[in-house]
Amino acid sequence: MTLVFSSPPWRAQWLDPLQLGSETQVLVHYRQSFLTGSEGGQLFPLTEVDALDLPLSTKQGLGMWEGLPIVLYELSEAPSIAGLNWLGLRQIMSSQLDTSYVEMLCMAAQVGTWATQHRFCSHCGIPLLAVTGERAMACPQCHNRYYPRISPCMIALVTRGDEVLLARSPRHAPGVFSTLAGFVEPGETIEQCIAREVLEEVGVQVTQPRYITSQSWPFPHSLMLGFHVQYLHGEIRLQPEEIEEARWFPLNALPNLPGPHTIARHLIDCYLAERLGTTHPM
Ligand SMILES: NC(=O)C1=CN([C@@H]2O[C@H](COP(=O)(O)OP(=O)(O)OC[C@H]3O[C@@H](n4cnc5c(N)ncnc54)[C@H](O)[C@@H]3O)[C@@H](O)[C@H]2O)C=CC1
Ligand SMILES: [Mg+2]
Ligand SMILES: [Zn+2]
Repeated sequence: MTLVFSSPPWRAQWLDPLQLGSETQVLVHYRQSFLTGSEGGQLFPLTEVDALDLPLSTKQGLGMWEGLPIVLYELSEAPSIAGLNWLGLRQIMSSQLDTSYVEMLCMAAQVGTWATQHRFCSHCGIPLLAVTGERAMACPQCHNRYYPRISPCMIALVTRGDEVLLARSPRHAPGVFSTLAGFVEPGETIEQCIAREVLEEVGVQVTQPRYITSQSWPFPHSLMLGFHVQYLHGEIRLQPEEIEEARWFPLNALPNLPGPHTIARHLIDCYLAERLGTTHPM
């Protein structure tokens, strides 16, 4: 039996935004929200969008969606437009089941944020120019190049047999417990970051990190690297301001958890499947 891998509908690639034909579809973005049509979609024909005469900050050629070129129109403000509304990316992610479509929007949001925040050289202050052929801005004076910023982050489910250590930060929705997460610091390996962040946030030592999967998290530019990691020793001690509460939960009595679109929930569901034989999440 030959395995047929159907190619995913979304393929990210640099496209010259000045060379796009009339079949191009447009994503209109401003500060983590997308312009959305009455049927709930975010893709609009190029000619229709150009007729709206939007307050454009920059255009970015993003890639191909079902064989059609996709361009990002990053705005400098979010005008209200009759018949259309603005939908937040988090809201779209929590309801959109097409993961390729979400992948496209997450990339668009991250590129839009980067393009808006990298208009001037941070070394000599003069306006940057878009590089042809790759996604970068360059300074014509000191030749510095600015690629989209990506912040690697550990996210780890701490396990102890049929128990897991979950925590609440002030940024979480009330009552929701999640896995621990933290940004990689300069010079750190991901394993060192896991050990440091877990010790800092809940005071316990861990061992044997096992990579599970990753997730692009464009709020604003995190790359989540997901692990299961085993408890080694220590009593829970909370990091003030960062962690409000942290507890060991038996797998058959878990609290309210993050949504299924998050890697935090994926790590928990993978462990549940492993330990209790529940269905393994996609
Ligand atoms: N997709 C998911 O399932 C989850 C995603 N996350 C994301 O993981 C990231 C890290 O989680 P936190 O616990 O908030 O991080 P953290 O535990 O490192 O603490 C956040 C602090 O890190 C500093 N910081 C902010 N941006 C930074 C950067 N780019 N590089 C270095 N330090 C930075 C700030 O002082 C901030 O208060 C956040 O973007 C959060 O949204 C967190 C949990 C679940
Ligand atoms: Mg954290
Ligand atoms: Zn410069």
